[in-house]
Amino acid sequence: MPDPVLTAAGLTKDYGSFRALDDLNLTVAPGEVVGLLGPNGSGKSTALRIMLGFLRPTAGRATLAGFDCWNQGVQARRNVAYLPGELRLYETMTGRRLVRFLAGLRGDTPGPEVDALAKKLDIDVDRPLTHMSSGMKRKVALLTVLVPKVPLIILDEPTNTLDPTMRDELLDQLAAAKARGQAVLFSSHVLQEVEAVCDRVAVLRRGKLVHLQCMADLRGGRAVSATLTGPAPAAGPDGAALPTDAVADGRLSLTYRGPLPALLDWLARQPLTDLRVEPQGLGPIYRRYHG
Ligand SMILES: Nc1ncnc2c1ncn2[C@@H]1O[C@H](COP(=O)(O)OP(=O)(O)OP(=O)(O)O)[C@@H](O)[C@H]1O
Repeated sequence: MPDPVLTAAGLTKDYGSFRALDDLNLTVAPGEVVGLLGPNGSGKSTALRIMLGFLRPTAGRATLAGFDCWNQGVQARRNVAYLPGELRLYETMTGRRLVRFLAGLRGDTPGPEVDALAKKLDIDVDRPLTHMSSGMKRKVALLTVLVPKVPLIILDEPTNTLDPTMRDELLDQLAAAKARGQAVLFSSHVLQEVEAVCDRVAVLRRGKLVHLQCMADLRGGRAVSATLTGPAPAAGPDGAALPTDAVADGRLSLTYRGPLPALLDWLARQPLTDLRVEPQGLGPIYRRYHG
């Protein structure tokens, strides 16, 4: 296993007497995409801002590429590109100048990938930012984090204000970053986008990490839900006894991980009036903590 790009160990942040982040332990490996999920106020931005060295943790430590995010903030930040939740851009610049300016701070000169990426994101990088809509500015900001080939990309709610086409394009770009070996950590409220690109998902609740889900463990599973007109058999599609909570009020709900023909064969023998079979997603897990 390669060393993690990012490590959070016992990360805790108090604002006065309020604990916004409570003992967060998390690593992100090179080439790994990790999602931070949680409702408003659950501590996602606080965690990301500590990892960027913008906030000092009350306790614990975050390291980025081996550098302490607070005590060695300058060295740590050389290894990360960051999209904040709330943008503050140099409005008088054009998109192209902004990308060049930010790359220059790292000692980089961006090449033709700026135009290639701008085309994919459908933005005119030669317009001043003041003339752009908020969605366009967001896309320019995305460009500034997707151009540098840094070890880690951190994005705070990156699909906010993007239209569905651009949301898909961004998810493709994050997958491309992963394929290049870059690590990605992003916060989101949208389960489907997290499911689509993440290798692991951390669920936060009131500042605490309450669940860490490896998405590969979910991907083989199917969520089955159906309405029954009679009793379901005691045994499920795999021959094992049905869990006691699989049938309630005439509704059948179960998760199945076996071969599809066995499931279809079993369902064909049940007294069904309707049926849904879909990939097992994060929904039930998320609702367990934030129902
Ligand atoms: N500077 C601050 N002073 C006091 N409390 C703060 C401060 N910043 C954040 N908080 C509080 O800390 C908690 C976590 O906030 P944070 O912004 O990390 O949540 P979040 O999960 O990113 O929320 P959202 O999804 O709304 O962006 C919230 O209760 C918030 O009110």
